[in-house]
Amino acid sequence: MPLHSHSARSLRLRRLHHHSTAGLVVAPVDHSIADGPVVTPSQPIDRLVGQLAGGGVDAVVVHKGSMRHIGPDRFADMSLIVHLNASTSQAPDPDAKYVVTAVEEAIRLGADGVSVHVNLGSQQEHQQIQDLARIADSCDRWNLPLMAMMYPRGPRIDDPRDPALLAHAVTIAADLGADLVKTVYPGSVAGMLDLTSICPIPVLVAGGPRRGSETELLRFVADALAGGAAGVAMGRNLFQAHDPEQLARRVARLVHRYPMEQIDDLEGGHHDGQQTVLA
Ligand SMILES: O=C(CO)COP(=O)(O)O
Ligand SMILES: N[C@@H](CC=O)C(=O)O
Repeated sequence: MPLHSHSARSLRLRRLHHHSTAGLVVAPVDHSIADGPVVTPSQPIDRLVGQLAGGGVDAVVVHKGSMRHIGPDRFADMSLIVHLNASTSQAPDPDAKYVVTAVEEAIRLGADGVSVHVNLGSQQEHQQIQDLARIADSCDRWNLPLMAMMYPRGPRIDDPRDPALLAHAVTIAADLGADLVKTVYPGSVAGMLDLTSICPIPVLVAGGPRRGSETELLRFVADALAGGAAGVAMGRNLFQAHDPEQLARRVARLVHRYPMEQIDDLEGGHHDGQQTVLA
């Protein structure tokens, strides 16, 4: 009787957790196609990815071409997730995602996983959901972890943090075969607990637009974790920070060592079990 029975996929999923099984810190920098450069003249992509790795990030999400400009050493202790679909903010419908990279291309690049973005409620959500399903099948055949980025976005979506919409979004990801799902924080620990309690796969929370302060960002992360989040998928708050490595280190410490000793890291804060309270 073998000591452990596991698939290559479960092995690769476990390897995404470089620093702790308590939680996952993913740093997406796939915004480059949607919104334009995530880099500056003083911070080319290789340096940015190096800073994220140095700060203890477990995985970065990039588009395939970025890999031509990132040195392999950056991935000595950090995983590579290749993002497979895209749209741009200049499009008539910026929510209309389309596949730009095949799973096999990602594998040729040495990807440890792939990701797909789906806008639930968008005009052509049927295409995005079909793409997610087809990519999930391909990941199943290649034993490659799949992260679904699920956002309620579209002409009839009034509240993208609506708990029912978020529950619907994560259910689509799980039921079509994603291994991880990243979505919007519902706005409260209770809402996060409701979401993670019905989702059979780990839920990561998107960082969203930049927060007012590091303390506010860490409070947000602590609340998401208190709600059962399996970690964060944080892009803009990290790569737009003055010192991405330093901030990534603080976020990673919180996620990787949650729940106990890390709460005290919030300046003067404490955790009452419901919300992180800053004195
Ligand atoms: O996963 C994400 C983008 O692909 C989340 O990015 P932000 O943290 O910038 O919202
Ligand atoms: N995941 C997004 C980019 C960041 O939000 C996309 O696919 O465009």
